[in-house]
Amino acid sequence: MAGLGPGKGPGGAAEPRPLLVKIVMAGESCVGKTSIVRRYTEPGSPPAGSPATSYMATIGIDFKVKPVMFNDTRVKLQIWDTAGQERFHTLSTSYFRGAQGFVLVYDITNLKSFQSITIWMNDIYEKAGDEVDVILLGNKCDKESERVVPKQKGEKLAWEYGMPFFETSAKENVNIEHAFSVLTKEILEKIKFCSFAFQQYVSDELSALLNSQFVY
Ligand SMILES: Nc1nc2c(ncn2[C@@H]2O[C@H](COP(=O)(O)OP(=O)(O)OP(=O)(O)O)[C@@H](O)[C@H]2O)c(=O)[nH]1
Repeated sequence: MAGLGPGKGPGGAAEPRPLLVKIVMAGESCVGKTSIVRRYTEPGSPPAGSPATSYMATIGIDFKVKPVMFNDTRVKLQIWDTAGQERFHTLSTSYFRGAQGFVLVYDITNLKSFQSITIWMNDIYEKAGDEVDVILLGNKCDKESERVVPKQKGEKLAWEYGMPFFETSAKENVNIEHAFSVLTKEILEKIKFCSFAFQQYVSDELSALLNSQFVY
């Protein structure tokens, strides 16, 4: 992929490697996870739900890479698309470990997919810890006439978990780019804060050590 390895900047100086961020898609089968990833990483592909596309369940696991720039930081998003089918559940959740962010998806026309969000959240906490960044997406908002999950219910659930929420349409490209950009921003802020806290800790420890040397 062009421009992702260590290269030369405009002035000939070596550019730092892009920051690798692992994001995992989660949610029931058929809610639109693959379509959202394709919409985001392959903008030219036929839209989900159009006659040119037919549903093919994800078998096992797949990932796509999306390079993005964020406030002068080069970021390489590695987006893992898991299979929502029950028979792949153990395999899918085994990829949750080490993820920095999750895109948790339900389908606004499928009540069961919304009701299972709590179960998915438990899986996320169990495998990736409860400090991880998660965003909740109510997908297929273009199908308003078939809606069974009111928007307020999605907002309330997201509020209870303290996570951002968007209704999206992979078919009509509603809120997809925005959702990923909000998640990336949250992850980067956390990384920045952690590295600051670590530096602070090292510097405090170092000062304490130096001070103790001068006691004599
Ligand atoms: N109308 C509409 N259809 C969508 C949208 N997103 C996905 N679809 C359709 O919903 C079906 C399932 O989409 P997928 O993206 O394969 O769903 P998935 O969550 O990846 O499913 P699994 O791989 O089984 O976990 C396909 O027929 C898509 O074309 C959307 O925003 N609007």
